[in-house]
Amino acid sequence: MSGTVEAPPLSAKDKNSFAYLTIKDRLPVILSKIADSVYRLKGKIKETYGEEGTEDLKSVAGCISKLRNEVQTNKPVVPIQDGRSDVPVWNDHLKEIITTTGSPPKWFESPWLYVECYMYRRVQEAAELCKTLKDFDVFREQKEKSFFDSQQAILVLMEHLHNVETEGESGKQVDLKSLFEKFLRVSLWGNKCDLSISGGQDVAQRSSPLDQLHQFEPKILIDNTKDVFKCLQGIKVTKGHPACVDIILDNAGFELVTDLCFAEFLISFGLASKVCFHEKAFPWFVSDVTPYDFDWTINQLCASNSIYMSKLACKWKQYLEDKTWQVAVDDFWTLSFPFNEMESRCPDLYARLAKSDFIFLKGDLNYRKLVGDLAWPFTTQFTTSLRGFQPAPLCALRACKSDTVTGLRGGQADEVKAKDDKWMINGNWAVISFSDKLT
Ligand SMILES: O=P(O)(O)OC[C@H]1O[C@](O)(CO)[C@@H](O)[C@@H]1O
Ligand SMILES: [Mn+2]
Repeated sequence: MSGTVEAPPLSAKDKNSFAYLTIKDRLPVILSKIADSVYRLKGKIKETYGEEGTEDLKSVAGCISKLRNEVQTNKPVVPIQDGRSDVPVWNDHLKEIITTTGSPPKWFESPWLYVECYMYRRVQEAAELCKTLKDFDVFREQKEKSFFDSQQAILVLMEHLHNVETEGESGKQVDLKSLFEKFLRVSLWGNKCDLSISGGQDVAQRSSPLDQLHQFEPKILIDNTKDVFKCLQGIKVTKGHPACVDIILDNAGFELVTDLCFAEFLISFGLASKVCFHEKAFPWFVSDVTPYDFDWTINQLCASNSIYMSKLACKWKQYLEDKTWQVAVDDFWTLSFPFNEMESRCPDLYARLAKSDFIFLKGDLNYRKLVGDLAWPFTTQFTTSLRGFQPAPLCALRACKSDTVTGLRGGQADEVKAKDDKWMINGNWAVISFSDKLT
């Protein structure tokens, strides 16, 4: 199935596309913000690293402004030049593309997925080339701000989770299915809060995430919640223990807290026995979770004045210690490949995921990679658009922020377009798309 060419890749070639807008406007803004934040940190870096730090900062700023110029003038992509372990993969892939197409990719002409991922890798190259700032996260300030600005929503959510658990423990009958539905939706809508779509504008969650659920309900275009729930319960029956679940994380800040709460719910209500969170190896698409962000978030929650937050977060630390929860990082998540190439390009990760009982994939970029970032007819079956990627039963939880989607009913796209012209890209519409093992 993976051999058939089903649809063309999204690309800035199409001037009416979101890809075009992204490369023309959004990416340059993101790069300018990086330069701003680098300058803001000048004093601090000088204090910590001295002259060497100042030199490194200048070099980062120089690389970023060069990159911005390359994007805006549609320059050909060049090899990565730092010492990270993924350099051969990036550079061999570039050679592969040149062999197939005859020339290196260009920003406004090549597949959007490739050039956008490449941009974030080049941002990392700027840090990698430094002596003192190798671990510098140019997006950290923004991520931490979005976490702090979402405090009220985090408190409401964690207090609710705490109360639900207390009720469960007291022996009171709980409606497991509707609770599952609720925490799944909170995690789904958590994906509205990414910093990349807004070019780093404020995306904190300020309202109660629970009160909003009802209002958001009609915005779920595909809702496979029942199948997901049934599948998780079925695993418990066939395996004799609750599922081992993998969550491919997306953004830090409020979204990460919603994912942690969802995982906590799965464990404490016996729908999962283990959860493995997959993180990005380096700063990615502005707000994605790195290992540092993950630990930082749990430490912040643990140190909170709220008893609900600190109690739950300290329990999570315990989960991490006793391996009920695990974290994993793989370079594959910060490469540009669609997921149907995982098995051949990164067999170890594929084999690892094939041992999972259930995989949740968060967010827009993971969705784009799932469906190959192709301009599919909207009514294409979701499973078809996976093009053979099915290490385990999986579910995509994604607020729509790019112009690709599959699995819609006939006529549904027109209906929603009539209500909201920007439905594919504004993050106000979402999908809960499930696919079981291919038969
Ligand atoms: O954090 P998410 O949900 O993957 O979204 C990332 C953003 O990056 C893009 O994939 C490309 O800019 C958008 O479509 C989306 O706004
Ligand atoms: Mn993201």
